[in-house]
Amino acid sequence: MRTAKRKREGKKKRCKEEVMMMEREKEGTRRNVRNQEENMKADLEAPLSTGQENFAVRCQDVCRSYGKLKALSDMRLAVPQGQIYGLLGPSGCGKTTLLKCIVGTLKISQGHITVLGKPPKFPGHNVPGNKVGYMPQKLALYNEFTISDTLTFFGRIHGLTSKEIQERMKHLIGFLDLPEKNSLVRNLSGGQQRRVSLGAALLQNPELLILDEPTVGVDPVLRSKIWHHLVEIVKTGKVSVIITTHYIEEARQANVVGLMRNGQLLAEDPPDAIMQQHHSTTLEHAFLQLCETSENENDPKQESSPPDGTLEKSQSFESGREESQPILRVGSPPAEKIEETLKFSVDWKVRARHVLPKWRNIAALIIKTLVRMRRMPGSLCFQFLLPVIQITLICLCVGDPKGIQVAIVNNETLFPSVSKSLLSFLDNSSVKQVNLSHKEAFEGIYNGEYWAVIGFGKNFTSYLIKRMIKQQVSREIVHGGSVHVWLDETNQQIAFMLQKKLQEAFKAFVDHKLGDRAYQVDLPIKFQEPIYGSQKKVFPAFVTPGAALSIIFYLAMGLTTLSFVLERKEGLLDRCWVAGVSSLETILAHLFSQLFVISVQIILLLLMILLVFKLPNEGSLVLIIILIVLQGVTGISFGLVISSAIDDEQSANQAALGIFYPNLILSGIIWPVECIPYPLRYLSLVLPQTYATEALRCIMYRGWSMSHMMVWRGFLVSLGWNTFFLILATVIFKLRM
Ligand SMILES: Nc1ncnc2c1ncn2[C@@H]1O[C@H](COP(=O)(O)OP(=O)(O)OP(=O)(O)O)[C@@H](O)[C@H]1O
Repeated sequence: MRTAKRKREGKKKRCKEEVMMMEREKEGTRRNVRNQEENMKADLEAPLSTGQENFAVRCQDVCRSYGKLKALSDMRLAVPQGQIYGLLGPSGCGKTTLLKCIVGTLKISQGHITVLGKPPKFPGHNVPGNKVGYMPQKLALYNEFTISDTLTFFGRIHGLTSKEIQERMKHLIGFLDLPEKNSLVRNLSGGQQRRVSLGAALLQNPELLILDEPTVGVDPVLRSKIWHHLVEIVKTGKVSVIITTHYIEEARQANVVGLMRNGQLLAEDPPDAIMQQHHSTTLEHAFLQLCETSENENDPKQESSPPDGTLEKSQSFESGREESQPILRVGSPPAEKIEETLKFSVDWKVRARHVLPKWRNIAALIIKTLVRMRRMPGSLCFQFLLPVIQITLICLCVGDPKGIQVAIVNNETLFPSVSKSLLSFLDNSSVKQVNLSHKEAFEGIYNGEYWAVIGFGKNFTSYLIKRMIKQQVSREIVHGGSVHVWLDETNQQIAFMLQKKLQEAFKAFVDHKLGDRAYQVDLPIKFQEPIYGSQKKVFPAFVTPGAALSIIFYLAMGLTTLSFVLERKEGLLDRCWVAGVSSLETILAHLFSQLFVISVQIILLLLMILLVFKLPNEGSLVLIIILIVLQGVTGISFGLVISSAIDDEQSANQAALGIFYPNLILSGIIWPVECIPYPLRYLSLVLPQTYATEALRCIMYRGWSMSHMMVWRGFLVSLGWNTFFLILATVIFKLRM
C-alpha cells in the first residue's frame, strides 16, 4: 500500500514538473512561432521558413496505418540540423515506417513532414535524391554485384563522375574495412554486406543520412568507428543523421534521442537530459522508466479514482495533451502554427523536370540489369532459349499421331484379295497393323492395346467387286463389301486420324486399281484446293502463332513480376527510389532491358518456326515482329499489375499460374474460339491474346495486312490492354504506397 502511495506521489510530482516544463516550452515555442510567422510574412514563397532552417527533419502529427494497424499515430519529431538523432524504440514500434515516410517511399495518411526544408518528393528538392543517404534495414544489395558494381551503380544514379566514384570507393573501402572491391556481395559475410550497404548510403556525402540499424551484425570496433565517423561528419554542421539502433547505450553518442513506443514519441531530448530527468545512469534504464510511465498513463486503472484530488491537475494535463506529444520535449513548435509555414511554390519548369524521366537514371538501371545478366549466364540462357525450346516442342510434338496400333481381323481366305491390297495403301508410319483373330482383336481393344479394329468379311473381295460393277445390289452385298471399323473414341485426334487415313488409303487404292476411271466411284462431294492454308501440318500451323504469342507474353510477365516482387521484398526498389530514381524510370529501364531479351527470343523463335519447321508465312515479317513485341510489352505491363498488388513471390507465382491455364483455353490458342459456348465467348474475345492470335494467323497464313479488320483489331486490343494494365498498375501502386 505504502509503495503504491509513494509511486502515486512520485508520479504526481513528475507530472507537475512536466506541466510546468510544458508551459515553459509552450511559451518558448509560441515565441519561436511568432518570430517564424513574422519572417514568413516577409517571403511566403521562400523555400525555407526561418524556424525550419534549424531542423533537418520535422514531422508533425504524422499518422500512417497498414490496414487497421496504426503504425504511426500523431507522431511529432524534430531532427536538429547538423546533429545526430538517435531514434530508439522496441521492435515493431514504427521506426522503419517513420523513416520510410521521411524519405518519401511511404505516404502519410495525415500530418506534415519536411525534410531539409521541404516536403519529401517536392519537385526539384532532391529528397528523395542525392541529398539523402539511406541505409534500409534490409540489406538491399544486388547479390550478383561486386562491391565496385554496387558503389558504381549508386554513384551513377547520384550523378557522380567515374573519378569521383573511384575516389569515394577507395575511401569507403578503407574506412569500412571492406574486402577487395571485386568481391561479389553474395560471397561476403553478413557484417561485410551491411558495411557495403552503409557505404552505398555514405557514397555521395549526403546532407541527410538516414540509417536504419546500421550497426546490427557489426563488431564493436567497427561499430565505434561508425559512430566516430558520424560524430565527425556532423561537426561540419552541414550533415544531419537519423539513426535507429537496438543497442540503446550506443545512442548516447547522439545529440538528441527520440524514444518511440507504439507509433508515438515518448521523449525527445539530448541523452544526458533524458537520463537526468529519470535519475538514471544509463539511457536504457531511463527508457525503461519512460515505458513504464507511458504504460501507467495508458492504464485506465491507474488513471481512475484519484485518492485526494491532487491528481486532477495532472489528469487534465494528460487529457489536454495530445496523445503522442512526447513526455519530454525540445524544439518543435505546435503543428497548427507550423502548418502555416509550409507554403511552397515551384516553377512549372522545375515541376516538369521532376516528372520527366532522367536518362542518366535509366541508363544506370539498364547497365545494372545487363551486369546482372552477365553474372547469371544460366538465367540469361534460360530466358533466351525457353521460347525456342517450347516452340520446337510444339512443332515436333503437335501433329499427326504416329505408330498407332490397329487390330486387323481379315476373314478373307482368297488370294490375291482386295482387302490385303487395300491395307497396303494404309500409311504405315501412322498406322501399325496387327493381324489377329476376332476374339483377340476385341479383347485387345477392350484392354486398351489397340485404337481400332478393322474387319473384312469372308467374301469381301467378291462382294466389293459386285457392288462396284452391278447397278442394283442387295443389302447383304453392300454389308459384306464394306470395311468394318470399330474405334476407340477416347482420343479424338487418333480417331480422326484413323478415319482420315482409311479414306486416303481407299482413294489411293481406287486410283491404283481403276486409273482413269477412278472418277466413277468418287463421292458426290468434292473438296477443291484450299483457299488459304494447306493440308500439311494443319494442327501445328493452327497452334504455333498463338503459342508464340503466349510464350512471349508469359515469360515477359513472369520475369517482370519476379524481378519487381523480389526487388521490392529485398528493399532494392525503395533504395533506388530514395536515391532519386522514379517509378517511371524504373519501369522504362525494365521495359528497355526486357525488350532486348524479347528481341533475341523473337529472332530465335522465328528462325525455328519459319526456317527449321518451315511453317508457311504469306504475310509481312515486320507486322509479325511488331505484334509479338506488343504482346511481350503487354506481358510486362501485366507483370507490373501483379507486382504492384502482390508482395511475395509465392502469391505472385500462384496468380500467374491461375491466369495461365484459363487464358490458354479461352484465347483460342490450342482449340478454336468457335467451340466456346456463348456467354463465355464474350469473355474470350476481350482477352489480350484472342484477337492477337487471330491477327497473327491471318498475317501468316492469309497474307493479310493492316487493311483487314481481323489484323488491326489484334494490334488495337494489344495496345488497349497495354494501356489498361499500365494505368491499373500505377493506380494500385499509388493506393498501396
Ligand atoms: N508492409 C506492412 N504491412 C503491414 N504491416 C506492417 C508493414 N510494415 C510494417 N508493418 C507493421 O507496422 C508496425 C511497425 O513496423 P516497423 O517496421 O515500422 O517497426 P520497427 O520499429 O522498425 O521494428 P524493428 O525495430 O523490428 O525493425 C509493426 O507492427 C509491423 O508489423
